[in-house]
Amino acid sequence: MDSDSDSDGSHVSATPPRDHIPPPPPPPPLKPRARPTSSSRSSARTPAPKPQSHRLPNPSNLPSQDLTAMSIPSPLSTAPFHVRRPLDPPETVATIDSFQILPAGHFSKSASFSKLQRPSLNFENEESDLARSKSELKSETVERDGSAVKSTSSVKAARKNLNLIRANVALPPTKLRKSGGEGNFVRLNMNHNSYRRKFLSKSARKNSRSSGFKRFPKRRKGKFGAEIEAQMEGVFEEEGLVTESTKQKIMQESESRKFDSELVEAALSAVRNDASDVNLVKLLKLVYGYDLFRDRQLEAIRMVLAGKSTMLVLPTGAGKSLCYQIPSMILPGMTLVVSPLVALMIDQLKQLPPMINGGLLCSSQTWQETSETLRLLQEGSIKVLFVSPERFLNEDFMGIFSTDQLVSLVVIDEAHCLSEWSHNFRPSYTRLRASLFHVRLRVNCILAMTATATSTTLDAVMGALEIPSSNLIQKVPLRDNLQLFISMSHNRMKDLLMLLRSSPYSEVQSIIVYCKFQSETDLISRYLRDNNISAKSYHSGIPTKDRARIQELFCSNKIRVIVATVAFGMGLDKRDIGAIMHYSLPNSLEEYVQEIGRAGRDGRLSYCHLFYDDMTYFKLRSLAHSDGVDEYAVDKFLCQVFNNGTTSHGQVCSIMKESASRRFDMKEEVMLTILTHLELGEVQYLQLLPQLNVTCTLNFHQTQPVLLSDKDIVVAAILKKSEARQGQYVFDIPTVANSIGVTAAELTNHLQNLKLKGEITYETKDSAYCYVVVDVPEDICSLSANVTKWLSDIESCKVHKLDAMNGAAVFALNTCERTNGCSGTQHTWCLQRKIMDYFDKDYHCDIPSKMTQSSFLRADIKVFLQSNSQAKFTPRAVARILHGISSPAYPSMIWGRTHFWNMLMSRSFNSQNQGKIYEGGFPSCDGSSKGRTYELCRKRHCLVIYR
Ligand SMILES: Nc1ncnc2c1ncn2[C@@H]1O[C@H](COP(=O)(O)OP(=O)(O)OP(=O)(O)O)[C@@H](O)[C@H]1O
Repeated sequence: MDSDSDSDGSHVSATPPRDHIPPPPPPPPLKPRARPTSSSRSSARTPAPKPQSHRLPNPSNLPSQDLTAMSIPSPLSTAPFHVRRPLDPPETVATIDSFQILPAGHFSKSASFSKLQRPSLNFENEESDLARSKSELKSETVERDGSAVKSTSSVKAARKNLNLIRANVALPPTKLRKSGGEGNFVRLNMNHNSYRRKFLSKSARKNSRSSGFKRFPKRRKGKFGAEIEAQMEGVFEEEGLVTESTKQKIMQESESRKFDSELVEAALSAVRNDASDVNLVKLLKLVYGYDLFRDRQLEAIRMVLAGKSTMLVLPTGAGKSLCYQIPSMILPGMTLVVSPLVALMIDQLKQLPPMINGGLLCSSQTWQETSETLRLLQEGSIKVLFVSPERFLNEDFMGIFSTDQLVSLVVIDEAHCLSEWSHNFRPSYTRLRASLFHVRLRVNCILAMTATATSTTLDAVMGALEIPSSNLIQKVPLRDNLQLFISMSHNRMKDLLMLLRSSPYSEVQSIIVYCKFQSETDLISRYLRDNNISAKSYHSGIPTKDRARIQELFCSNKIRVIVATVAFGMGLDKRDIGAIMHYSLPNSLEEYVQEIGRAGRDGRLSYCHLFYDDMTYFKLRSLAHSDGVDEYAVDKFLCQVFNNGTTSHGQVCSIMKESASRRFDMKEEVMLTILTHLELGEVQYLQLLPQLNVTCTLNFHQTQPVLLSDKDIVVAAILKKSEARQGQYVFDIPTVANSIGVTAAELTNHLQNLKLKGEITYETKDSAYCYVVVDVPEDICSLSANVTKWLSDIESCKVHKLDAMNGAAVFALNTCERTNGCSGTQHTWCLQRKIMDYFDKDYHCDIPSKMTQSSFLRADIKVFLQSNSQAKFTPRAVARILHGISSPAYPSMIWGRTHFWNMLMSRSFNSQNQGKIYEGGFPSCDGSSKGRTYELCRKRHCLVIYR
């Protein structure tokens, strides 16, 4: 599918001309950024930042190579996409370039609005429901690969977030924050927390001050210690009492707010009558304070208002959210936003303008929160509802839409997750099909949004959502205010430190350093702190509360450098991040583009440096195979799913996650991917049900079990199907439910009732995937072969993405002729070209020659098998151990101790043409590995299994 734009750049059509337009003159120089000095830091909130002179980097300070930052003609100018530049004249009255610097004050206006309208909802608390929410919470995790926050860990965030439902309730006056460059996210986030603080008594404030210092002890005396101290001082200063002049300001604000809401209503009805550009701009100005729409926003809004399903591909920070927020105010019904991460949903909810009542439904909410949201939903009080894709499994939720609940628009955020060929495939997203929305929600308009999608991914997404190719609005994935650098590094830690100390990085206030491993982030942040650079690490292993605190300190410029894994950044709208450093190679060009997209959201020139070393690439390449499975394992798994073909239509079954994961040596996400494929593939074999804890341990307290069973068929079935252990009855919930023809949910409701009457107490454990069998496959073997082929294609795609990233980096380092502005370590032009080629064509690249097989491989494997003759390995298990990849059955904790672990790190795991270290497609229909022997095939350098 063609996915690039018209030559005039106004729109992306299905059949765009591919000829490149002649390059326009080089763009005017962008505003450089300067790191505020201690005095300028305190004045960071002054309305208009003064332009600073741009200091070129000093080559003599640089670690490995010359880092000269030059103003270069961007390849974007010659690209098939039209890229608007900051000083280009606007195309229409209503459009400005996406990245112009905003006039000061705009944010503060909308931010103070949100703050004053913060609603207060009281959620009651019931213990029994807490237990239920905890179990739900365990079963529906939304985090993948450490990205952002686990749903489990978001409970508190979700509960604390009183913004769940916006009510137009007058709230107590608060101290107004002055406007600043932190962006909406920061202010809203700060507002949220500052509520609690502002009304503390003086003594409480004193306490909080001292405890604050305890939490952040001075590690060392000296510059950094003093810096931290000064920063902490800054935090507490903000907690001061509301002054008289502030009160006056609040009064004025609330007056003007009344006036504004009338104006907004008038603007809305004007747009409903005539959705002209002028009316839409008026609305934009009133609600957001912005004078003009950014490039492509107006186009997207018009499409949605016309009821046309649209695919919107705009770079990170380009303002996609506004493209559904504005229509949500205008359209009669509700807007449903599907988002992959709870943390992202919370951020988006916070960023809604005050006149849009928002709500959120996710697994980590308590039962009360959920039912309160559902009640408001039925009442029609929610205008924008954020949900996770898993929600569409829930019949109670779907049931709401069978009545008269009107949904006008469905928004799929991070829509690339829908495609298995994207860098971030989420099986639960595959449930999101056009038919689901058309039939069940009776909504025709779908807006799919992403910042990073290759043409293959776009094809898949638009196909699933039935978006016509003419409804694609797309911009090149990179902003042209980002300068890209890359250097080969043999001592990354030292090079990073040197770079941070040299210009232009030394002048940048906010920097993110991206690493691949959690341990790396801790190590590096400590190293930086020891070298007087204010830094903190951030990864999903850090408790949620601490993570939120670190993010807040970073967002309010109290920490200069965040050393983070991929868990940091999604949904982060800090506008003044001036540099992104990649300590490790990203897994794909999509990931690279997403992460560098965190920089320069204020439109200023920003710097992105990638440290390359080939050992990291080899390690990542091995890890890219960590989700892979053999046909042998898939076959055994499917036999279990269909109970060796003995299951029947309508039967409710379950698979315990933890034990199955170990038994089949398959990650839980992979099992879920297979189950989702069985539900949503060409033939529907099953229907997934919400995950639950399936093992129940029950105690009787009042009536004798036998007597109770006379009156209660559930109890009778439990007595029949359970095992008695020391007076307790242990049973499998789906088995009992099946035996009496009720659903597992009905059974647990019944148990809950008996518990409330004091008859029983019970506990559940063993989180499991539950499903109803729809069709039993006639030939499990051939189904296994198909599923394995599909999974191995996904695996190859992952590897291909990493290779493409590596290929682009290696090209810049070794092949780039350093023309068109590329020089020294500066490779903006050639990297942009590679990125655009990749998104446009999904270009292929060869595996580097270093990644060949060792001639000693055969001997290595033989020795390994001989020295572990007691264990029964699948070929993939051998490959994983030799490549240092932990798996459920062979965890690194145990197998990492052998000297075979990771010995083949720099060799290809499984490349088609250069030999394999294991045999992929061996026959395995008997489902047993007994009696197999392992041998090496001399010819193919692969491990084969003989029966
Ligand atoms: N027309 C506009 N003029 C000025 N600023 C705008 C405009 N539209 C959006 N913004 C601001 O741009 C910032 C980024 O917007 P938004 O979060 O919607 O970006 P996004 O495209 O969703 O990015 P990401 O993909 O990273 O989530 C926000 O602070 C938003 O208020």
